[in-house]
Amino acid sequence: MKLVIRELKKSFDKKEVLSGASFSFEKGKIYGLLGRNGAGKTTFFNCINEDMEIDGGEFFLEDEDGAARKPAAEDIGYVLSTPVVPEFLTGREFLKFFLDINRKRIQEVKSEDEYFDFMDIDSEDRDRLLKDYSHGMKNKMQLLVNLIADPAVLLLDEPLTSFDVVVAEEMKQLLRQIKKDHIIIFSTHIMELALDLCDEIAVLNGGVLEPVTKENLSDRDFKDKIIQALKGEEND
Ligand SMILES: Nc1ncnc2c1ncn2[C@@H]1O[C@H](COP(=O)(O)OP(=O)(O)OP(=O)(O)O)[C@@H](O)[C@H]1O
Repeated sequence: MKLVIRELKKSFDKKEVLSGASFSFEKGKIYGLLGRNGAGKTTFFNCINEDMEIDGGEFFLEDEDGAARKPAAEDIGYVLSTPVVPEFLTGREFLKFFLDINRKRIQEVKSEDEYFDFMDIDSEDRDRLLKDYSHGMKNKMQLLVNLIADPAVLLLDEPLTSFDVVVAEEMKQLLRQIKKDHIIIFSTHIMELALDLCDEIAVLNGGVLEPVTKENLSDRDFKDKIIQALKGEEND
């Protein structure tokens, strides 16, 4: 399966953020979405998740036979950089509610404590209100429900930045494990993370998406090539 983006456009008043972005994201790969501050990475995710109307272009899922369809809500999982969770529920209540309403589409429902164990959320925190969770813990809950829902496309907006080094390493492992069945697009400002985790890099600059391929380059030269693309300089 592929997520195909064609000539995507989005402006806010007179500011054109996406000016005809095209790209093809394939299943089985982790894509690093890199762009400078304000380049439009979150806007791009918001458009794909249909939180925002697009001004032009299209995007669709294409299966192995070339059949295309519009992504349904359950095809897309979106982990926001600033986690949004129902603060008035406890971690357990939130997880239980999520499992209840999605029971039909979850292949193999496990116990709540198994999920908490998997995300390394301490027993004493499981029945606390989400409003008292740290930023990283809220992010873990958001990532957890998205992993349970198992969508074809996972959009991850700076998800690992708030995790401590141990959890971040575990999450990287986990993303590598699940990538064969998913299209994963991962935005980050951390170059080392992009180089370490991502199979391909897409740079968003000037409203368009540009692939940066490693080919036979050394890590140092690849990094320089990405920085050139981020600055909008021509590669030679
Ligand atoms: N809802 C909105 N209304 C008006 N302008 C917006 C809106 N959302 C984003 N923008 C503008 O669009 C541009 C791109 O913002 P966006 O948040 O997508 O960038 P980003 O690449 O995610 O940035 P960063 O790396 O700093 O998080 C910015 O100039 C921003 O001010």
